[in-house]
Amino acid sequence: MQTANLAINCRGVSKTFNATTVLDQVDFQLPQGSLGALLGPSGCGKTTLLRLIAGFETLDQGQIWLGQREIANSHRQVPPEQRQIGMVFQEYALFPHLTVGQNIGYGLSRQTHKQQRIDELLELVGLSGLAQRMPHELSGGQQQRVALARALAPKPQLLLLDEPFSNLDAGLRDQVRTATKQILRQVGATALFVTHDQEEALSLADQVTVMLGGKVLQSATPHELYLRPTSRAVAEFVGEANFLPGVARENRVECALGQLLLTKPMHGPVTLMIRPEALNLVPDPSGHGQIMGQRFYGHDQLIDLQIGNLTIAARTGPRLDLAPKMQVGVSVQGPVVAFQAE
Ligand SMILES: Nc1ncnc2c1ncn2[C@@H]1O[C@H](COP(=O)(O)OP(=O)(O)OP(=O)(O)O)[C@@H](O)[C@H]1O
Repeated sequence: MQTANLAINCRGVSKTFNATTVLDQVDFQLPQGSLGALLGPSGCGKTTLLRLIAGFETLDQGQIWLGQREIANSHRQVPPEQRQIGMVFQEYALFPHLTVGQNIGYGLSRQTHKQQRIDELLELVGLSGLAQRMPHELSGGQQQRVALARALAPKPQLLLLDEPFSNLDAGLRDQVRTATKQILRQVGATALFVTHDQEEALSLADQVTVMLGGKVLQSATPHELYLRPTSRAVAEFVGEANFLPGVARENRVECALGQLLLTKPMHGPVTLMIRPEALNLVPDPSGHGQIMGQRFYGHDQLIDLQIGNLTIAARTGPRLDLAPKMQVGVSVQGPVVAFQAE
């Protein structure tokens, strides 16, 4: 693997707490300048991996490099304060007795241009004029920006964010996420954040890494991960998916929906993964699908379809006028992903 442009490179990283393996031979890489997400259900080990990279935990096996510098192996750990890593915590961890400006300047040594740097950061995060405020006088979104500015102030090589948006209410969250991404892009930062929210991971990150049971299942762009998951577990965790049996021959597969194209050649019994929005429905009295249920959301609608003895979900636009018991023709848009049947 080309390692020259990697900001983080974890090789065979394992961690055990009280005889429980929390990280099992994890390989993880993040390119310079990109925004990575560690995504997985509660307890899968994502926070532990973040804490190992930060240096708050020691690893049992493996190595971690930050750029070309090895920062941790099973014998030697560079202390957290020498890693040049910035950190944004879930609860922001602002110093309550320091002003906004003092919080942002906290990690800056007594350098001559300290005030200038604080002003730059205040401007960057859109808080110019609030330098004298105390943290409790700020909204949640503003506190998050102060935490971000404080972490970026010393120009870290890498920024780690632990569930950075989970303390914000739903209305504000999307706005703060977008603003955070813009700020990170503007300064060309490399950042890695932990989340269990798939929408957050897909909409924000350049690279999403799905973890389950202490292992990395797949690391890819959001697009690749959603359209070409390499395992059923990833397909199930990221988005909604239908799974149906089929028999593959080269690039084609025979299934209840007819003959479909595969994303890669396969042979024998397979399990097909079809996203609900990849199904195209057309009202047709001789169609082989029947509408069993319908949930209308306005921007789209979710349809339960019966095809033979198979029940599958389809997502269509709001304009298609469908009703329960109606017969529909069903086709699939684009090639489908198949997994070798278990
Ligand atoms: N210091 C510790 N001592 C003992 N067990 C720990 C410690 N830190 C984490 N664990 C355990 O390791 C497992 C993974 O925890 P981790 O926090 O990495 O998961 P996570 O994927 O980030 O989950 P969450 O989203 O709930 O934070 C959990 O079972 C947790 O209880």
